[in-house]
Amino acid sequence: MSDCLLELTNVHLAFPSRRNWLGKVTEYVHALNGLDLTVRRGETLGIVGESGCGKSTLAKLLMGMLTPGTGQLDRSRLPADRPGGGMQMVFQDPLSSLDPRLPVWRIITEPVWIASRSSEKVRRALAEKLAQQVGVRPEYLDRPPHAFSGGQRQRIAIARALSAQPDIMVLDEPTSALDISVQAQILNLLVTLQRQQNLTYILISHNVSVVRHMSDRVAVMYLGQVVEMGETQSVLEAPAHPYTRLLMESVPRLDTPLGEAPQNTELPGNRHLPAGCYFRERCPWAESGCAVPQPLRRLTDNHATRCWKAEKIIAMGGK
Ligand SMILES: Nc1ncnc2c1ncn2[C@@H]1O[C@H](COP(=O)(O)OP(=O)(O)OP(=O)(O)O)[C@@H](O)[C@H]1O
Repeated sequence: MSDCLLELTNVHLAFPSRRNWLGKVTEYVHALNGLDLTVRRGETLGIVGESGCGKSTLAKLLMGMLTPGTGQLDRSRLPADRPGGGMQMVFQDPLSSLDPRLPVWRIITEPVWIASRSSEKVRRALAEKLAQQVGVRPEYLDRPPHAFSGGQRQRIAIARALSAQPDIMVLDEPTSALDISVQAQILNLLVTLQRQQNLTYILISHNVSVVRHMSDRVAVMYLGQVVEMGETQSVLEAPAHPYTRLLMESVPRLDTPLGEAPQNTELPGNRHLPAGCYFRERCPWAESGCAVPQPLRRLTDNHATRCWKAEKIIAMGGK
């Protein structure tokens, strides 16, 4: 795919969770279990799924903080010589991600300055330019991060990410720690920056309305796999996987976060993975054909799902 910027193929990643008295690992938490994902240049790809499905593990893997156990993470189309290898991350809680001892102008330019030999004056000028781009007043840049409001701090975190000139920004719940009134401002800023700088976003969020508003495509995760992926409209309005359907039905209003596991969709333990389709034991449409592992199947050019009954389910209107 020519516009594909990043690709994950059949990625597995497990954390040791128990050891015997000799220190040998006797049990693993299987966080990612055959994850397939493509990210296209210039898009916003939303990642949704309930707590524990592997979203943060995926983000850490993308940022190089974890390596796949097996499978492939192809970053070859990203610039390896830039700080962060062309990828930067914006975290949920801006305060804990910003060094409290530094003035903001130093924080903003941190990613590029470690390896740079330019003068402090040049560094300051860059900080002021980035601050202007994200709507932080340059005259406040000598202050530490705790002197700013939550929304301003998130702007600072975005400026810091931009300083490294990333191709991709991983946005991990970028507005969920903010007041409702500020959330829209930050989302609008992200949209503007994306248009201006041709950025690609991977947006991790519990909030369906944020994902719907921001994303071109959506990937739905369940037990460390992508179970449905496609254009936002198709996936959220006409979900083809039984899990996505239950997830959407459990959201009474579209601005409600997917906080609690919806009824009948509680994640089974990821220490002992189910055989066949991982959703089988909770699926209202399950039958004997679901006892074998389900590959991602293409429904249309822009919609794929891990369910062999998807066409039937769509035809039945999910009933
Ligand atoms: N360092 C670790 N050691 C052991 N288990 C881990 C570790 N990190 C994550 N896990 C486990 O891996 C699974 C996936 O966790 P992850 O944090 O990626 O989920 P998540 O979808 O981001 O959840 P949340 O929305 O609550 O942040 C969970 O069962 C979690 O307990």
